[in-house]
Amino acid sequence: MAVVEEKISKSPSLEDSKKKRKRKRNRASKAEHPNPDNNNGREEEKHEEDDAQAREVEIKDKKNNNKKSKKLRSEEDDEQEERGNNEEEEEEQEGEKEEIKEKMNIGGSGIMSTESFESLGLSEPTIKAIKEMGFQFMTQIQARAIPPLMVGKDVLGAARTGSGKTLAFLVPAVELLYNVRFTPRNGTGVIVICPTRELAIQTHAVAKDLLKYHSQTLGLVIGGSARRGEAERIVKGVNLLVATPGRLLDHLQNTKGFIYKNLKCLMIDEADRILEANFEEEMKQIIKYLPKVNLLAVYIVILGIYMDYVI
Ligand SMILES: Nc1ncnc2c1ncn2[C@@H]1O[C@H](COP(=O)(O)OP(=O)(O)OP(=O)(O)O)[C@@H](O)[C@H]1O
Repeated sequence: MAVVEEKISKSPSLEDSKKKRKRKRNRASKAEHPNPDNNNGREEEKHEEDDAQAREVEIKDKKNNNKKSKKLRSEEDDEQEERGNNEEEEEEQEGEKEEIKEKMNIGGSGIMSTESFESLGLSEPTIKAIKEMGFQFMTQIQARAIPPLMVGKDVLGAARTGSGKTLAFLVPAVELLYNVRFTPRNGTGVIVICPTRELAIQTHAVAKDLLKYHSQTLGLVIGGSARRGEAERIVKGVNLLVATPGRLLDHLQNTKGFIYKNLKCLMIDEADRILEANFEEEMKQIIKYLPKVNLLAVYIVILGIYMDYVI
């Protein structure tokens, strides 16, 4: 750009000095070889006219060149601004890419996998709900646990807290209910047991989102909430039941009309905490009540472990 500016500012003065030198040479030669019928006065006038014209041209040229250089400078400023904006956008995009890469740091401390939910061949209502939840790629525990559960294999999953275990068992659970066309009349097809009320409430909320476009029914039974209301819902037919151990056992023992003979799948979330919380006896009794399920998913939480795994 400096070159362009230089060319523009130098070109008029080069031409002017040429013109001036030519005029000087003419004057000198005329002085040396005076014309016999020379009219000195007219020549001088002409030179003065020429000079005035040259000055006018010079001013015009300067103005034009100023305009040109201003235009060029503003075009250049625009280009620079555009380049600056593009650079900012590129930097932003790079930052976003880095963030995704960081999150997807497989084998490192990242929890994401490169497998998408789309690749699982899930039902339309499930995939629609997952998209609405804003998820595209699975976490590592999801990528490892969902495919075997979908083909009916039992799974023991171990993962850190916050690694996406909830969907790792809810997605296969919902798909199972959908594929066997569970209706309220069939009673309960999947039970998810959680060690605490809070965890059960959270799990129920995720299940609600996941079942948004399905016709299958959902229920929650937890210690401390109205037992009678829960029993009424159970009797109406809850296909996917989220429960804490004590209250579940209570309903198994006391709620008439609780259909659990069609149970297909039992999910135990944070099994290690269930045992820690002295639910061992309740769990033994629950297992006695329930029919032998085709599918069992047990999840345990391992703190401080760097790799999530499924056995
Ligand atoms: N595939 C995914 N992509 C992005 N975020 C996800 C994905 N799956 C789950 N999450 C989000 O990650 C967070 C943790 O998920 P979740 O609660 O299932 O983990 P968790 O292992 O059960 O944790 P906790 O032990 O605390 O219950 C949630 O906010 C959830 O919405």
